[in-house]
Amino acid sequence: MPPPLQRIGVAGAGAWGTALANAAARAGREVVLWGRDDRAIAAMRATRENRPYLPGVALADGVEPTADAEALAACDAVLLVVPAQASRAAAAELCPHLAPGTPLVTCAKGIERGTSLFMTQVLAEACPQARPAILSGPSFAVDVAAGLPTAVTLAAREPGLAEALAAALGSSSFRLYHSDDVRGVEIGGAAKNVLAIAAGIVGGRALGASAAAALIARGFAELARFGRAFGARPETLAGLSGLGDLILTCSTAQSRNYALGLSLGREGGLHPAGKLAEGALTARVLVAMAQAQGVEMPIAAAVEAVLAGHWNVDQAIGSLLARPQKAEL
Ligand SMILES: NC(=O)C1=CN([C@@H]2O[C@H](COP(=O)(O)OP(=O)(O)OC[C@H]3O[C@@H](n4cnc5c(N)ncnc54)[C@H](O)[C@@H]3O)[C@@H](O)[C@H]2O)C=CC1
Ligand SMILES: O=C(CO)COP(=O)(O)O
Repeated sequence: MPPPLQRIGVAGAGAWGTALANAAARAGREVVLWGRDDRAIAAMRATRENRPYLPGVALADGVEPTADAEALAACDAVLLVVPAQASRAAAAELCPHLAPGTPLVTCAKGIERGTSLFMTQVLAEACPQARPAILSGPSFAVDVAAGLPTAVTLAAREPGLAEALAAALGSSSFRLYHSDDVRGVEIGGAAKNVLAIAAGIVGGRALGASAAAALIARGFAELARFGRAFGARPETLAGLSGLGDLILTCSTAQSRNYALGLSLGREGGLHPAGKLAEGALTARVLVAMAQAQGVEMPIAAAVEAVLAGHWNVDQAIGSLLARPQKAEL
């Protein structure tokens, strides 16, 4: 039996990083929660709460907030929990502090703009001496931080690594299913955010529960087509990190992506400032990659056209409803 991964680093002290730190501590691990903002970390140490990101949720015992990246050197595995577009910079900055061969788990959901790379590909470039993995699935930070039951997927190509990470981080309230289909897991998380914006628009325009269900099903057809074209396994796309997360994020304004769509649908207005909506940052690169592979993604393309200001919401809805009727599969 390999020695357990006992000391876990969490790099990124926003909502999801804080929630994952709590989950790892509940699983019995010692946890270092690294954030780049000294003052925010000092406040967290004093109050045992991450007030700006997760107000009202106590940091679990065993979580040690720090602004010193050197504290990650002694960690057996590190979760990288920053936005997708910041992942390269953060991985490159932290890499010199990690012991060679440290498992580095991206927890971001997106595709890098400019390079069209998936998240583990970004890690491989930015920190080649780490062992890449990904954690993704239907899980709001506030639920995980509070210890409500959740289930997500942890994937790594290296044999045994995903199991070891799942064993270290999992508990009765935070269940981790392991997988070797890294590509499938990273595609599900990236694509569902774009589709959730469309679901929010449907809600904001009050198009009805039937339209909302159709949007999820047809959105899943797009996600699955894209996934197949880029080497994902269909079973992964239909699992927690694909369909599971799509259902969650398309169902409630708790999702920041859905909330963005809701506001676009209601007011035809623009992005509510301040909150991270990864789908808005991934839409263009996702659609460009789909077009380059000849993959049809009309819902994602409509979201992209609205965000880019090429269409208003009514034009986007009109274009989808005017598409010729065709075979479902
Ligand atoms: N909030 C949630 O419920 C969930 C979020 N995620 C994903 O996790 C990722 C992070 O999201 P959140 O934590 O919610 O965002 P957030 O906006 O709450 O926090 C982001 C954190 O990253 C830090 N950060 C940004 N750039 C950085 C850099 N270059 N170096 C170091 N730190 C940096 C920020 O200071 C902030 O503390 C996103 O890709 C999101 O899709 C995944 C599952 C659930
Ligand atoms: O990824 C998430 C839930 O699984 C969080 O969704 P939002 O980023 O849309 O809030």
